[in-house]
Amino acid sequence: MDAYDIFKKLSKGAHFDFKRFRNDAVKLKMIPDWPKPPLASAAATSKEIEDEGESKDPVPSDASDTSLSLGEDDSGLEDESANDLEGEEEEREEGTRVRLLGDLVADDGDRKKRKRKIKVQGPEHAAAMHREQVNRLKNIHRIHAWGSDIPEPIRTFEDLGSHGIHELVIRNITKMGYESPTPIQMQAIPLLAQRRELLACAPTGSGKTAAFLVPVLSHLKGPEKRGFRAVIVAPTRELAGQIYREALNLAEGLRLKIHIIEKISKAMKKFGPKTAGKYDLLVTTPNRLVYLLKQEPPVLSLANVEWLIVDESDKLFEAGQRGFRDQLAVIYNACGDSSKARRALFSATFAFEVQEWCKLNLDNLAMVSIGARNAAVDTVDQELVYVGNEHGKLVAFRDLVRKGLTPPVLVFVQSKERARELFHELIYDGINVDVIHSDRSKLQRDNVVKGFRRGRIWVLICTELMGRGMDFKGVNLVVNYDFPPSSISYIHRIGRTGRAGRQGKAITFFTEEDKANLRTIAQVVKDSGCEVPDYMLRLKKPTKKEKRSLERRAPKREPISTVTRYDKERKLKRMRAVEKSRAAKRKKLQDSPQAS
Ligand SMILES: Nc1ncnc2c1ncn2[C@@H]1O[C@H](COP(=O)(O)OP(=O)(O)OP(=O)(O)O)[C@@H](O)[C@H]1O
Repeated sequence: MDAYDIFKKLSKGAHFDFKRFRNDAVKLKMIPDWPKPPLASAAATSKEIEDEGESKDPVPSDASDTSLSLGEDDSGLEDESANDLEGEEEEREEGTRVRLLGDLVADDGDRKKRKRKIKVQGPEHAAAMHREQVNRLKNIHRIHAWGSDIPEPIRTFEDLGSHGIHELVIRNITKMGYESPTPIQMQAIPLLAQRRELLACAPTGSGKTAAFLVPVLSHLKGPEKRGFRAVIVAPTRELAGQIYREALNLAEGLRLKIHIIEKISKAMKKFGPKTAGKYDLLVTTPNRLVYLLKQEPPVLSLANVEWLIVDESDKLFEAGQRGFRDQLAVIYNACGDSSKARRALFSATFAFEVQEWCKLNLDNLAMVSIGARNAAVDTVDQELVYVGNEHGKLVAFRDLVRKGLTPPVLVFVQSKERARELFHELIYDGINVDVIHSDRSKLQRDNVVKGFRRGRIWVLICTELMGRGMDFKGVNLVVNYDFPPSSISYIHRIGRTGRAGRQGKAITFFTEEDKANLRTIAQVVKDSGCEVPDYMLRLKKPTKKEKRSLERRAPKREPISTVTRYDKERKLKRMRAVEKSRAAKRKKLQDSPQAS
């Protein structure tokens, strides 16, 4: 009998505080030992842990109309998660009673009886017990999986060996400081290790990148001369760069040739026919890859591709992203023998269209979802702030600065123009600020990302370009200076903070112009456990048409700056002069005979 069974029997009816007594729970093997601090999605489960044993319905918030229906009813696939737990609970209770009596009563006669009863229980009972443990694990981590023959989630990285994961990859995971798998890694890695096609959704900052890199790198094993065998597609070059770096870390020692397409001209030379196919894994944005594929003759071949991974998959299917979808089709068709190429799509948010596409195009599809669909990560303290008008935003932002911002801070605006405007406004305030958007050169973008990562830039103003996937360690605050165009965009933007189990804060400004989407986003905030005023939830629901039009075109706004450049420069000069004279006064005071 395991300690947990005894504990459960003895404490029947009592409430166990898993948050306070986490260490005891780990010792009793009621929950696995999580990295400290636990990752976002693990942290998100604390409420669940208290309700441990209860099956959770995976169909959650009404965060967005674009959300995917992953309920058993319409997925068309069987949910292999813990929803059959209740029936088994009774079965287990029965078995437990027999075993507890046997274990707790110590006289010889009873011991004989116990032996006999255990024998009677047989392998079926053991299998049921095991199934129940797996279900409990899935419930605790809110792992929902659909499809046939879903393998059990792994509990620790040591389990990876039995799933055929290369020992060097396991060693690299440890070297990177990852102690325990996150929920998406627990379930997605065994699935991909079995070469299953997959659609996966897990919260922002919950380790999806390693969830696909670990099995793919392990499968590639070592270098070959057959051209690319795996391709990872991401919507922005910044995100592709980030995935590329993580791939290099996880593949250390495997001698794999991992590439990223930076410049088309360089790629034309690098991947030409003379290179004898000495490359294994490619990370790229779709447009660069399609350009190379469409050359006559094509610059590179995907004929030997065994893995096609699409990160931020729902982005590729977003309204107005028809181009992306076509590009994906070109890549997909270039992947040669489709029985060989396995595909997996990952994102923090689901879209119905993606699910439909997967059901139609993928073979023996498995779907995994961690926690509620289209929900904001609950490690972020979220606030919606009414600022009246555009001028009010500047006042509110300066107020935040005056009260003291803890960098690094990300500030989202709706367009490049507004990013430029806000930058010119704040730079004269003497804030250590920079800006990134698609009109800046590649070199400028790279330098800004580096500067922000290294702490040289404290406040980074950005557009939607930085909204998805970017993993800047320790972002303390996200400010939505302009209201996000949809709840999906909101979830990704605020997901730049509160990553990997850390705490974060998000402040979202809104004005009258933003009323249409306010209710939807307020609901997301509320669902993740933060407070919102009741009136917001009672606002009229936007129609689908309104939502779609907001996603396509952000509301027109007054320019951010009302002061001319000339006036700003004068103000800056004045500030510098005042600072200089203050410094001079201080020096004079220090040098005076009284001071010594
Ligand atoms: N098992 C683990 N233990 C600890 N940290 C981890 C683990 N797996 C990944 N991480 C770290 O968690 C952070 C977030 O991971 P990642 O960028 O893969 O998140 P994501 O789920 O792809 O997020 P997004 O949806 O925003 O793209 C990274 O800094 C990564 O190094």
